[in-house]
Amino acid sequence: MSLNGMVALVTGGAQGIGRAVVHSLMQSSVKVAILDMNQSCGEKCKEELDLEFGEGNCTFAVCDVSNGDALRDAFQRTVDTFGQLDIVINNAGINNEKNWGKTIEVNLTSVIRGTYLALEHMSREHGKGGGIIINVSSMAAFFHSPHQPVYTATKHGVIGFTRAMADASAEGNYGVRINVVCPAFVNTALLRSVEREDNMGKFVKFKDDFKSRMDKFGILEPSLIAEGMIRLIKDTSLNGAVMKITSSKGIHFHTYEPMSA
Ligand SMILES: NC(=O)C1=CN([C@@H]2O[C@H](COP(=O)(O)OP(=O)(O)OC[C@H]3O[C@@H](n4cnc5c(N)ncnc54)[C@H](O)[C@@H]3O)[C@@H](O)[C@H]2O)C=CC1
Ligand SMILES: CC/C=C\C[C@H](O)/C=C/C=C\C=C\C=C\C(=O)[C@@H](O)C/C=C\CCC(=O)O
Repeated sequence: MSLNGMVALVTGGAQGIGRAVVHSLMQSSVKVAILDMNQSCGEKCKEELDLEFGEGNCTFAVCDVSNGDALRDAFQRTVDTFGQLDIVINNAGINNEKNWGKTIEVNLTSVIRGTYLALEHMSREHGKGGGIIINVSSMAAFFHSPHQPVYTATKHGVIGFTRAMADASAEGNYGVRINVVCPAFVNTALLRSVEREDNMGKFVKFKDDFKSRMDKFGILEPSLIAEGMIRLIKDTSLNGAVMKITSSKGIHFHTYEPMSA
C-alpha cells in the first residue's frame, strides 16, 4: 500500500516518538501536520524537515491538545492547507502524577477528542472518504507499577476506547481503521521524567524500582515505534488491533480471549 500523497496529522510530533513517526511518514511521501505545545521544538523540527524533504511537505502549529477549540481549529487548518486528511496519530502524552488531572486531560480526554475530530474529517458517516487513526497507549497497560497509577489508568483507557471505537467504525461502516500501539520503554524525554519529583510526586521514591525494570526490559528507540505505526497504516486488514512493541518480542500483537457470556 503506497502512502504517496496522503495527509497525516500527528499530535506531539515535535519530539520523541511523534517526531520519529513524522519523519517516517514524510519518507513515504506523506504530507504531515505537526501539532505540539512546544513552539521552539516544533519550529526547529519543521526547519529540519523542510531542509530534508523540501518546503510545503509539512506544517507546524502550536497546539495544546487539551484545549478542545485549539485542537478543532488545528484539524480544520490541516484540511484547509492540504485539502484532505487520511491519517491521524493521537500521540501527545505526559507523565505527571502530581497534576494527575492534567495527565488524564492530555493522555485520555484529548485522545478521545482527537479521535472524534478525526472521524469528522475522515468518516463516511460525515460524507468523507475514510482513513486511519492510531492512538498511543503503553505497555504500562499490561505491566502496572507503583510509580505511575494515573498514567497507567489513562493508557488502559486508551486501549479500551480504541477497541470500542474500532467496533463502532466496523459496524457503522465509517471506512476508518482505528488501532492502538503500546510501546515499552522508549528513549525519549518523557521516560526521563520518571526520576523527577515534579512529575512523580510521592511516587518518585519508587524510581529505583522503575529504573531496574528499564534495565530488565530494555529501552527502545523511537524509530522502532514509528516502524510499528507505519505497519498499522499499511496493513489494511488491521482494525481494533493492539500492537505491543518490546525489546523481548519486538513488534507483536496482544490477543484477547473471545468475548463470551
Ligand atoms: N517514552 C516512553 O517510554 C513511552 C512513551 N509512550 C507514549 O508515547 C507518546 C509520546 O511520548 P514520548 O515521545 O516518549 O514523549 P516526549 O515527551 O518525548 O514527546 C511528547 C511530545 O508531546 C508534546 N506534548 C505534551 N503535552 C502536549 C499537549 N498537551 N499538547 C500538545 N503537545 C503536547 C511534547 O511537547 C513533546 O513534544 C506518549 O503518549 C507516551 O505516553 C508510551 C510508551 C512508552
Ligand atoms: C512516563 C513514561 C514512563 C514509562 C514509559 C511507558 O509508558 C511505561 C511502560 C511500563 C511498563 C513496560 C513494560 C515492558 C515490558 C516488556 O518490555 C516485555 O518485554 C516484558 C515481557 C515479559 C516480561 C515477563 C516478566 O519477566 O515479568
